[in-house]
Amino acid sequence: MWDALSQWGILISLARAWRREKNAKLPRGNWWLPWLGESLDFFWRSPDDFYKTRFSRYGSIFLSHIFGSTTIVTSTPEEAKFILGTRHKLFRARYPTSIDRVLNHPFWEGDFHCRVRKIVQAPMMPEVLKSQISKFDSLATWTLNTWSHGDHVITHAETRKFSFHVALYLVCSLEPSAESMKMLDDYECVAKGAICFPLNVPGTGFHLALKKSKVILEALDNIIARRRMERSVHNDILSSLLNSSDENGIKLTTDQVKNVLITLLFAGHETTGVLLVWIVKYLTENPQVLHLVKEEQEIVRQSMADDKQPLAWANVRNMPYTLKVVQETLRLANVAPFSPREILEDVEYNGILFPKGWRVQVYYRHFHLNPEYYKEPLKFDPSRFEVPPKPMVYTPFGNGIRLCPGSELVKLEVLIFIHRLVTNYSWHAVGADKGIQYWPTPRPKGGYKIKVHSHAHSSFSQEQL
Ligand code: HEM
Repeated sequence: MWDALSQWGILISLARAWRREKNAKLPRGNWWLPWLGESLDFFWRSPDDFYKTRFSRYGSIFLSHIFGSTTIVTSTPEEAKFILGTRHKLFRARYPTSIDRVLNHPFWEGDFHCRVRKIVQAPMMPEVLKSQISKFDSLATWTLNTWSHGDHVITHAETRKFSFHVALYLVCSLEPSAESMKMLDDYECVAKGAICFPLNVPGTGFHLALKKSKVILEALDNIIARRRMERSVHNDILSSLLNSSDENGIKLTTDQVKNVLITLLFAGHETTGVLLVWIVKYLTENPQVLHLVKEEQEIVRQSMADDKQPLAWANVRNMPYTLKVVQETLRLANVAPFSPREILEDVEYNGILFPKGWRVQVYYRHFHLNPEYYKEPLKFDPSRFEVPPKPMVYTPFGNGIRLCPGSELVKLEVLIFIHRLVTNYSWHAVGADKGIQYWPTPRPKGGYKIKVHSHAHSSFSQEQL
């Protein structure tokens, strides 16, 4: 009923828009189908097939009805610049209902967004991150030290454990514990139900995700309460949030702080954990690249006075080839393949009408895999980053006012993890390639199982945690 009304609302706004913008036209595509629209096709085939079919049928921009909304999918860097940059005020960040609800409305808006962004960004600037290297290194070692020679390991389970604890430390100075591992398990259910049909009845993934999201919010409540009672000073995002006040001296409420924390911990570990799985997979499948990475990391290891010491900033700066591996993986794997927006006013761009109330997706994956910008785009070739990519055609961290504040942190933690991994272990993949699991972030299905072999020398002591 509501859906039918909203379809009528859209038709009315469309008719108005047509009257005003006589020369602009809508992109081609299938958007008439009510309610489910093309969502079944989107979820049951694969998003890759879905997009590919439509780009070849309609060109670089098309119209669809997915995630419960009429959506324009754009795929050129020029459109990305227009939507995320120059005219960003005409578009509002808006995730599908399922993720919006399980993460308690993750997109911060207006003044609240500006205020929180400043707080969140500060500890993720390179000059501040420098002082955290030994901590991140100890977390990489803590993760890898549980691997024994000959073990079978599900890579994703390990990499998300690492990335979650890095985020947890940065956000609220918490060390690994039973409490943190429980929260990580709860986040797994949240992630599973984050992109799905939002049917809140027992037995659905969405229902479980909502339940677990509540559990996480309760745990965050306890963390905040403990922090308020403590006298010691912490230099982390939670303290900055609790101490910040606006120009009128008004502090953030506990609900606002919880809202920031639940999103930040999710954003801070989900994509990075998956990025690391792709890196391990691409290195396994490209032995010549792995060889160059090992060579570079061995030089770093030997340059350190003592194998048991944590890495320092100078060591991490000495990993240019490995950094290209990270950049190339971000391009090819596209762990955050699009940015979703809602159109706030009728807008015309390049003769195309973007009607108010509809959604738009800036689909980065299409230009990251476009032969016009990247020669042999499906080939894993870190050396392509010897020449910096043209502006706007490389945007794994988005663009504009919502550019990912965690991009420097990601590079740093991933380089540290790779160093400890390749200097302490060799591995090979176990079992056949099972393809890609697309939601909530594209990753190798099954988490990429490997068998590990440890090297003779060991990394620095876990007691330093
Ligand atoms: C491989 C790792 C990561 C990738 C590929 C990634 C990608 C992105 C992208 C594409 C956006 C823009 C979303 C949009 O425009 O709608 C974004 C936003 C964001 N990311 Fe990341 N991210 C990663 C890791 C992280 C980490 C480690 C953190 C924090 C610890 C983080 C925190 C955020 C936050 C808070 C936003 C929202 C910013 C805002 O609304 O102003 N991300 N990320």
